[in-house]
Amino acid sequence: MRTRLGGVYYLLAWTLTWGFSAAPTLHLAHGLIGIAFFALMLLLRLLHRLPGEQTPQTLQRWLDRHWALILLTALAWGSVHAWTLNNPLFARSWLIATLGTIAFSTALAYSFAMSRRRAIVALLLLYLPGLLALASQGPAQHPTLITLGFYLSYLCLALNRSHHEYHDTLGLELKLLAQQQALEHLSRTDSLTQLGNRHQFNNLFPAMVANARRQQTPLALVLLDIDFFKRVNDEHGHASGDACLSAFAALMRQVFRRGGDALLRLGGEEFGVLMPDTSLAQASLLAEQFRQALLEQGVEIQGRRQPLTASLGVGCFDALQDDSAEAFFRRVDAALYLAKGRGRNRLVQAPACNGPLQSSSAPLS
Ligand SMILES: Nc1nc2c(ncn2[C@@H]2O[C@H](COP(=O)(O)OP(=O)(O)OP(=O)(O)O)[C@@H](O)[C@H]2O)c(=O)[nH]1
Repeated sequence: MRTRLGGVYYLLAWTLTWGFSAAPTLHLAHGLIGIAFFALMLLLRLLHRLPGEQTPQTLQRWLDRHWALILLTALAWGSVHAWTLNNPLFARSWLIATLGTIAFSTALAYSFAMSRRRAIVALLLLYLPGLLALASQGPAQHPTLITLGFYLSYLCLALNRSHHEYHDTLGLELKLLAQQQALEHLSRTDSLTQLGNRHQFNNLFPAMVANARRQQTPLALVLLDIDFFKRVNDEHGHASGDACLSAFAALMRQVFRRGGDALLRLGGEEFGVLMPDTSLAQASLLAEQFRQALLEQGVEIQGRRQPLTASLGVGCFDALQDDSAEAFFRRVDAALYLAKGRGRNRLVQAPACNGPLQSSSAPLS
């Protein structure tokens, strides 16, 4: 916004410089051309909005065009300043033009230091024509020339400092952003298995249920609970229990591979998979594949294959019977409970509306 409104001051400075010259009407054409030019630059800056689709390439192109406008305006003002210094009719108002040059170059040194090279070019375009005009006018203008020269050297130092401050602040902000993202990732992730954690489930589940209800698309939930996990801990130790949980999660990643699926550790040895756009039949097929794979492969503990099984409950959101996300969860959890009760190492489908519970310890057909 600041860089867009900068154009107003160029327009104003030229209007004053021309308006307070000895005979503005004598230079009517120059005056009007100047006003039209700076008004056009102002308009172009105002209309030059950030691109809708912001990729590094589109943003770079936007920045290049914006700098082109800034450099063109700086060159125009530098030329105007030099012209007024060389024109006796502007003797009354050349101070306005000189103050304009000082003000514009100061603003530039402090506000556009992100790109040091371009800002220095803009500074020189603003400043040098006036200095050259003063130098050509002989010793009478030397005091002003020397003072403006000193000020230019100060501006170069200030620009350099602003450039470093800008990049230090940017670096700090990027570091903070990366830390914030890392913290967010940590807060959503189970540190042992690197699956989503309960907190992530609590965020995702109601949102996915609401979406399934609104869009009338299927949403499947698979709950998985390792059988007799306590024994693994008791027989092989807690560290082996942890390794077993990690291996279980790795197998889940192999079977539930679709990008949209959310794989989660809900706590202890209980896991869940949220599968948007997936029917009960599709989810049951995959869940059964997982049960089979676990039964056949077991898990590797201390370099040895150990048998391991899991009980699974699977269900699909049904707007008619699930009046809330909790109700849907309870229905699938009840299916998992049944799978445990019926002897473990099996999958139980939470029935669709009033349908019978289906149980399997063999692949579902
Ligand atoms: N190693 C390890 N063990 C855990 C972790 N979280 C929970 N447990 C253990 O998981 C075991 C769960 O035991 P139970 O709830 O009796 O379940 P189970 O032995 O799997 O029996 P069923 O589920 O009925 O088949 C307990 O011994 C917990 O200490 C963990 O992060 N690491």
